Amino acid sequence: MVRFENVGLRYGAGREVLSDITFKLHPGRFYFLTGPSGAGKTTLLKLLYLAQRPSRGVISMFGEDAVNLSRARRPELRRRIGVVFQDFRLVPHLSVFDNVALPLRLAGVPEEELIGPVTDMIEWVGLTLALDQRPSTLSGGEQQRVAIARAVITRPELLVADEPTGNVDPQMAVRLLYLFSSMNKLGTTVVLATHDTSLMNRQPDAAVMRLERGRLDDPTGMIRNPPEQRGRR
Ligand SMILES: Nc1ncnc2c1ncn2[C@@H]1O[C@H](COP(=O)(O)OP(=O)(O)OP(=O)(O)O)[C@@H](O)[C@H]1O
Repeated sequence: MVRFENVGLRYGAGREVLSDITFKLHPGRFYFLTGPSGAGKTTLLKLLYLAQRPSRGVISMFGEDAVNLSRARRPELRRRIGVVFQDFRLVPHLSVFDNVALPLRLAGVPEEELIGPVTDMIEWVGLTLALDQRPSTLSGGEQQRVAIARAVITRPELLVADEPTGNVDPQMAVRLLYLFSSMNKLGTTVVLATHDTSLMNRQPDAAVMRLERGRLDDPTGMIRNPPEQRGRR
C-alpha cells in the first residue's frame, strides 16, 4: 500500500530531519509511530498524507509514484487518506454535523445521501447530543472525536493520526484507541503517532515504527514486530 525507500527530507537549506527512511505499510494493518519529541514523526506523517515532498528517495502510495505526482492526480490520491491532525483543525463556525459532513460535501455527495452516514458516524463517536454545537463549546476529547469522525467519514484506505490522544485523559485515550482499532478491523490501515507506551501496549498486534533523530531505529528499515510475524510471538 505504501513504500518508502531511502527517503530523506530537509526543510529549506537546513539539516535533514528525516534520513534513509525505508519501510512498507501493508493493507489492513495497525502501525504506531513513536520516538522522542523532535524525532520527525509529524514530518513523516506529512509525507504520508502528501502535505510534504521528500528531498530524496522514493515514495509509492497505492501503487503510484507519490513524489512526482501531477497536480491533477494529487487530490484523488489524497482522498484515499484520512488525517487526524494534532491540533484537530475543525472549522470553528461549523457545527459538529457540518464538520463531519465536510469531506462528503467536498466530494460532491448529495445532501440527502450524506445525512444518514454523518448522523451514524457522530453516534459512533458518542456525540449525538452535540450534533448542532460549535467546536469551541466542546471539550478537547470531544473535539478530538469530531476530528476522528471527519477523518473516517469517507472510509479512507489509510488513516493517519498525529498524537490523537495527546490532549485527553487516559480513559478517553483508551476510548479513542478503540475507535481507531474498530476502523482498522473494518479494513482501514492505521498509522498512529504517539508517545504513549501504555496505549501501544493495549494494541499488542500493532507494528511499532520508532524514529530517533530522523531515522527509523532499525537500520535495515524493517519495522519491529512486522505484521507477517503476527501470531509467532
Ligand atoms: N516547517 C518546518 N521548518 C523547519 N524545521 C521544521 C519544520 N517542521 C519541523 N521542523 C523540524 O524538524 C524536526 C522534526 O520535527 P517533527 O515535528 O516532525 O518532530 P516530532 O517527532 O513530530 O515532534 P513532536 O513529538 O514534538 O511533535 C524538528 O527538529 C523540527 O524543529
